[in-house]
Amino acid sequence: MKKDKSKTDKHSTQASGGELHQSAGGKHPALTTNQGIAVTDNQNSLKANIRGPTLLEDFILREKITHFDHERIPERIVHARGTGAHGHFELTSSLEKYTTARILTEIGETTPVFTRISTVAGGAGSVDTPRDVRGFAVKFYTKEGNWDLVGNNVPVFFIQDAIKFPDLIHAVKMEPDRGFPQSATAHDTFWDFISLTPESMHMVMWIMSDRTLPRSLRMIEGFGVHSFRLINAAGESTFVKFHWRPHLGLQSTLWDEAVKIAGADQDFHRRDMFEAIAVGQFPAWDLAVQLFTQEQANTFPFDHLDATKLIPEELVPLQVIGRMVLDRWPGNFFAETEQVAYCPANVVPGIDFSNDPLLQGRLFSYLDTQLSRLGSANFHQIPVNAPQCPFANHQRDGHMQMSQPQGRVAYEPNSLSKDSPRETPADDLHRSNIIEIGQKGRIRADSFADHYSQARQFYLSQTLHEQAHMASALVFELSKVEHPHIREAMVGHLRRIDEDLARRVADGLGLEQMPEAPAVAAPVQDMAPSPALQIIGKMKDTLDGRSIGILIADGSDRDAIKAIKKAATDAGATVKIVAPKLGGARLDDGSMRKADGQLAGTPSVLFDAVAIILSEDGAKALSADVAAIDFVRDAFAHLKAMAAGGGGRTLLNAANVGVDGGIVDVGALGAFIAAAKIRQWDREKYVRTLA
Ligand code: HEM
Repeated sequence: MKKDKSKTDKHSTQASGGELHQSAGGKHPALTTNQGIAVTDNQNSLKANIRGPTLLEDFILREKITHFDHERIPERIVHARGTGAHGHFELTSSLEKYTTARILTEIGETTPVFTRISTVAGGAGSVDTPRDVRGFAVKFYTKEGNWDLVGNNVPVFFIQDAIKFPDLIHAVKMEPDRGFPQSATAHDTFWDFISLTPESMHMVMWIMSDRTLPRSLRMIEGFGVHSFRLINAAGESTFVKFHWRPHLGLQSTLWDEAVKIAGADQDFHRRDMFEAIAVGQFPAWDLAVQLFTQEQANTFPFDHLDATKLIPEELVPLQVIGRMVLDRWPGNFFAETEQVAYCPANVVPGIDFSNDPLLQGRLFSYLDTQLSRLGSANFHQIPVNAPQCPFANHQRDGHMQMSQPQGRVAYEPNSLSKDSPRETPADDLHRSNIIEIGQKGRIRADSFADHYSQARQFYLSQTLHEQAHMASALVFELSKVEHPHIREAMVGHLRRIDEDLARRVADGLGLEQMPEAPAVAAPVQDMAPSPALQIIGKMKDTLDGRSIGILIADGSDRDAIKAIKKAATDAGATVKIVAPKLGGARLDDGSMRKADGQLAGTPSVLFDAVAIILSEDGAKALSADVAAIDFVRDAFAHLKAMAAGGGGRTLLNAANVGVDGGIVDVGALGAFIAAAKIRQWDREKYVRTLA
């Protein structure tokens, strides 16, 4: 072997076969097998001769390949693609009157958490930005054991009974004969199932809304969905719904923007979370509760045990009781984000279940699936899953057993051990003591029969822009459905929700006549609109967590770049410089300005607002570059604020981009920052034909 002259690493050598060998030394420890045997050559397998066959006795090769073969575990059957982070929860308001759970009563105590936010339909390697519900799962490592709040970013669900879950998921996932589409609802089997399942109509309104196109995982709400029970020291029970409210407010993308983001950055959401945590902009949410009694529930015009219904905030207001901050990215993605195992059945004393039949089925499903997903009944010993309080029992052995319990006794009761774990009967008081009577059967309550009233309420509560997006989303989705009878059945359902919506969708699909509305099992009620259900109304007037792109080229004005960058960062935004070459551009004063992104690979869909700072020559050169034309055209079409002056305006003209109040001069810093904080909704009617 000879020294590799081209490498500065003094431990590197190049062998006669041309391959690089890096030897241990300095801070580099010896590479070993999993048995601790030193590996002398990690580039070549053991061969019978210089060009001969590889020998079976090469245990180093076999161990390495065997481990590699098993690197992928089966991915989650749903929610396979997820992003997770560590953090903590701090209680700010005690629920002592309602519960004994210490995590909800000890003000100021911080509890470690691990939170995983996921898409539902796509595989682990799918893109971050399909139209899909986002899972919102939080594991609280409390002093009394793990509490998992396994929710979504939508407060209702498709089905009322867990027995329908496999059907729902088989319908939404890729079609089994053809293997597509991945992570999309726009196909026949999904809409076939939905059109035959009227209980899903409320959830359908949510997934057709911009809620399923989040701008960032830091800008979504989370919901525990089901009613749970809180149990106090006297054994009294109060119903509770859990809500997460993002500190950065709610924000979504537009559909055509999300489609382009999927191409520009498949990991858009994961990268955003990673980068935010890396620079100390920790994602944070308030935890809020809706508390209500059985007597109050009896007066609701819906059944709160039906997971297709929400409790409007106007009916039962939210109380903020604490906050969660995510401040640490996992040290290893697989060990934590992939192996974390949430289960709605993991509750601590003082929190109990309701009879919601969807929740009841979930209580079984998660542990069962995790046994095969994680390969062993001992998956609770994986650090991310292990409680951070003492735990002990008589369960033993099994695949991948990591603990070594001592002594003779692995049963209870026993008389042979002085320190074996025993029951704590007092904790039983922290569970609800409900008496259940009635006739057993495969039955569903009449109170679950109203499938349209809340769907209608949701639609009518939206702003006109959001309603238009929903109508367009339905047209898009149903236009991908091959079978006309499915499209017609769906429009029939929409007539029960809102006649105008149905007409818009029928028109968008080109239906010649309106299909009949289906018979209803319960009359559709007119419920008061709930503005809390909008997104636009919940956007925050802030640049915190938002990102601004500045497009420059040779000859750009250095002072203008500096001024915009300062104004944007002072306002809380992250700023990135985009230029035709990654090496940067030579500015008007002769200095070089490096770029953070190369123009063709850093389109404006990655930003919330853009500034175009170009010389006339620079603009002329870029006017012939489709990436630059798309940069400004997309920013305009996606209702983003733009700062442009001189050459910037020349590029806008070349791109045929109009002029409106959202396009300001580069010098008008205050106006640009104000415009950048919002979407230019007034522009929408000029740039998009909505259904
Ligand atoms: C309100 C309704 C539901 C919500 C909010 C919900 C939420 C979630 C979330 C957030 C995850 C991902 C957990 C993670 O990040 O690891 C998940 C996974 C899963 N859910 Fe649900 N889900 C619901 C309904 C159901 C139902 C009805 C079933 C079955 C009866 C079910 C079965 C599963 C399974 C099997 C997994 C994969 C778990 C794993 O492999 O770790 N879910 N769910």
